[in-house]
Amino acid sequence: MALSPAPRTGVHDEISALRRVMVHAPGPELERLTPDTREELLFDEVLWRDRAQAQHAEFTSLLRDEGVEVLELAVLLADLVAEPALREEILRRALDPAVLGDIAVQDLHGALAQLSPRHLVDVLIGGITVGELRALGVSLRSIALHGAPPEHLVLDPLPNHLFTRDPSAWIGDVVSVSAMRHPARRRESLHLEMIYRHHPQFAGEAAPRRLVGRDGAGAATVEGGDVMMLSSRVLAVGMSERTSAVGVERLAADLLADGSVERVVAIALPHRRSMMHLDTVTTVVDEESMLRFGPLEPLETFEIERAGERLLSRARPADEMDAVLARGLGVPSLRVLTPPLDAYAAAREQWDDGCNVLALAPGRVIAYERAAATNEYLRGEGVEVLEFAGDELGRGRGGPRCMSCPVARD
Ligand SMILES: NC(=O)NCCC[C@H](N)C(=O)O
Repeated sequence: MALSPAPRTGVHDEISALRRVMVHAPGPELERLTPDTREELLFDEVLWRDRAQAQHAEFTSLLRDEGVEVLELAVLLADLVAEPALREEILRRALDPAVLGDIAVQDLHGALAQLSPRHLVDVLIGGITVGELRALGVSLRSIALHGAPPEHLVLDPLPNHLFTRDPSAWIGDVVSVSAMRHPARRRESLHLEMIYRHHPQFAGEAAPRRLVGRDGAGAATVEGGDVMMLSSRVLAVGMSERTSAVGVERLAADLLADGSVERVVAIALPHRRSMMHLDTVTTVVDEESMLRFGPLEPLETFEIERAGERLLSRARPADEMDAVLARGLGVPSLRVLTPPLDAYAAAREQWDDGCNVLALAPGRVIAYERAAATNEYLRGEGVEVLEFAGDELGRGRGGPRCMSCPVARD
């Protein structure tokens, strides 16, 4: 891996100048989305690959034009699997006998161990079918795959890698590796964990101080779209369709134990697909302002702090939500930016990721162009909005914040 040394890393809030970001340009995995697979793969439609790739390229060129260094997840992963020991660890952990069966794991392992790094990454992210394995010369002995048709997916694709926000999140100089709620996304976290642990881009000065988070499908789930640095000392976490209360308590315990943050604010979101993560309904746009979905009811929050050896949680009634958020941001009062839309228009723009903006700097954000009314309103409020077409990408239900994992802000 002949790579230049990486700059210092860390994310201490949501808005300071964005320096480095990890993204994933969608690839062959999108072609596995069909009317029959899309729901389990957490997409609302089948996507047009070429258009999605072109729109993603527009997104990354906007970022580069702003001076942001863009790291491509698939490139980093290909560097890792070029190293035999790391390839072996990734295969061992990605090919789970409890999911695939022991004989299928043997069949797959033998075939995948031979592939070029780039081809292997295409398989790890794009999945592989019975027919494709046979084309590699594998004679399948798995009982679980006996009689399976050529199009049967032996290893599932990971089309949600597009949303790099979710499988990991930087909290200051700590990385939370997500325990994802749905099986369709669990292998994504393994890739991120391996990249942070082993890639030279995250070594030395650029290494996370530590990784927190857990593998597996227990009750303690946390996804990055729910994780929001209000300030360097206060973390907000949505308790959502994806992130559980148990997950928040465990994350808070980890972070508060060594003073990585002083307070964790848990926000009790409704459990709905349209607002699966905190960042689908609200995002921070400058030091004192949050863009917010208008019809969102005030929500109950919990402020978690450490008192000696114990964790202390204080429930705050819904009508105190803005005061709790203001305290987290460290400002006297919160400026809530809610586009003046009727209930229909507000719901439609929120569904199309209108509230999911990515801050490049205080008061300067990237948004999808189709959130036209929200963007116009933000401009009227003095926020600079850079737009790009994301209608094809948005069919996976994620916007610019979901498609980016900041790894360094000033
Ligand atoms: N932070 C986000 O809201 N990410 C969007 C994730 C969309 C993806 N299709 C999912 O359902 O997990």
